[in-house]
Amino acid sequence: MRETLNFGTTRNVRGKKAAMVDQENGAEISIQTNVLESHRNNHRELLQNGSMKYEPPHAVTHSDGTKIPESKPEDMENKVAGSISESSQVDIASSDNGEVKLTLVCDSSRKFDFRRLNEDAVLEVVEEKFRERYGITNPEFSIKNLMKEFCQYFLEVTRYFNNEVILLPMYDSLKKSDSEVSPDDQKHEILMNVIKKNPTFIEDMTRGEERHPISLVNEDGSLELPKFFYILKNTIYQNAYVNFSLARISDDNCCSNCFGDCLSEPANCACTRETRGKFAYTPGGLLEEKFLDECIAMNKSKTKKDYFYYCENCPLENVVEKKSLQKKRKRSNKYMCKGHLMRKFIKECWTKCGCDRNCGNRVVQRGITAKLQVFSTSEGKGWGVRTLQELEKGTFVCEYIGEIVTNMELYERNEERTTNDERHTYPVLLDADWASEGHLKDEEALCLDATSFGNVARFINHRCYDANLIEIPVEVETPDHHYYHIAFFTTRKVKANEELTWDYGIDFDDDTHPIKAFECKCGSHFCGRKNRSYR
Ligand SMILES: C[S@@+](CC[C@H](N)C(=O)[O-])C[C@H]1O[C@@H](n2cnc3c(N)ncnc32)[C@H](O)[C@@H]1O
Repeated sequence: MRETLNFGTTRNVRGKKAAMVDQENGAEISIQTNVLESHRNNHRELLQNGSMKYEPPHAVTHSDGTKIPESKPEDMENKVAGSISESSQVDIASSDNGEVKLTLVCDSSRKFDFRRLNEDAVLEVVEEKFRERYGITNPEFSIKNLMKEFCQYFLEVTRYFNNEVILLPMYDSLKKSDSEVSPDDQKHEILMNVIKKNPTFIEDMTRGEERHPISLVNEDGSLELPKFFYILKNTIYQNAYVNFSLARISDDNCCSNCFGDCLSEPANCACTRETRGKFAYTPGGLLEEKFLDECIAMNKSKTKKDYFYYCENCPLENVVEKKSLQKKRKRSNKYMCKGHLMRKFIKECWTKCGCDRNCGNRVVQRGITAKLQVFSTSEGKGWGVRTLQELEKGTFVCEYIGEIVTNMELYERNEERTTNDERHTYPVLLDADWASEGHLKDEEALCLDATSFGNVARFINHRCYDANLIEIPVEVETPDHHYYHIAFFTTRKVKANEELTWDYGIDFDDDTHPIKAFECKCGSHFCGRKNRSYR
């Protein structure tokens, strides 16, 4: 006979497969409390949720007439804990919708004739035994609390190991003196030690945001887990001016007369105006080779400055000057524009266009399709990104996603970060067209900062000159070039398991640039490391 009492907790945990122990002659006490809902509602929720890996349990009718769900062994997932003795066993299982279930299977080889007792009465008896045996005097002690805490600790640990990127102020806690350490800090410290000893594998560090999971592996266990929120779309922080209004998209800026797939239309549509009447994409969804090669050539000629433009009123220099004036320093030639790389834009079809969602001129907006993985690099670059599949030359890999900040906001954030001595930095400038309007207001000189909010692209490392990715500005929702998307495409065929890299285009000797230089470990033959001074 099986007796089932359920205790547990519900939060977002997904993970490995598990099974309840099948005890032919056993009495199963499955204890589950549900923090958010009653267990019955919860099981109903499991039924409704198509993505669930385990089915709703059978109902067991007890002597008092109530129906209590009984877990089916084959339905359960995430068997984690081992046995506590040869004949009794503790199992923890979690489901795809975040239910955690703690089950204690007791030996019943003596074939007791179990009778249904009042749950509270059983718990009271056990609590009394515990108090006596272990000298527990705290009146708050209860088996239910113990079980709940057990499940909550399970959640904490599986969140590290299975699927979530957690944002915890754990590292600061380690620096505190013993007298200051709170129970929460201690908990984090224990977890950090567990993580350091074990290679971490997170099945989907995007927490289900991306259509395809992106795993994270910490192979030598040496890196701290990244602390950031995974987002799919660029998001305005505060002062940035980005106008997505449909009214701004004129007939010249969309192809309302097109139908189906623009790439198969006989006449090129209005959306090819950026690319001189030709689509940037092939019908197979790759970048047109000629277009790509021109972009690569422009990027590589950076050192010769062939493709640089110089702003009359450079937002980067203006902000440095403004801050210096506040500090009562004089203006000097130091504040002349140091140059920005010219870029070729792609314009994709969008909402006001007549074509459909599968139109071949909509690649970046459809998101990531390549199988990617975040991993700990062995050269000391921190985390990096690799592809788990071979990628053809010209394949769209991902977009650089972050908070949209103004140049001034980024400057202020950077000042704070310098004070905090942060190792890695994650900004990019949307500076492809800063010179076109003479004087840009601060809210129009935009940057992306992926430090706290970003996507997988924030992990892509720099490689001097021969990187296998190139960043290309893509216009989707806005007809101007103040705001645009930064899309990464492969510059050549990339083998499965190769690290993905892009050339950050940093001037390693410019200490005022918002993208801070670092000691480059890219390993490229063309790496300018030897000739650089570092800060
Ligand atoms: C956009 S992040 C890339 C992800 C980063 N490696 C991480 O662990 O989060 C940029 C930072 O990564 C590091 N980095 C990127 N490329 C590097 C390289 N070639 N050599 C050394 N460090 C690099 C630098 O600290 C840089 O500030």
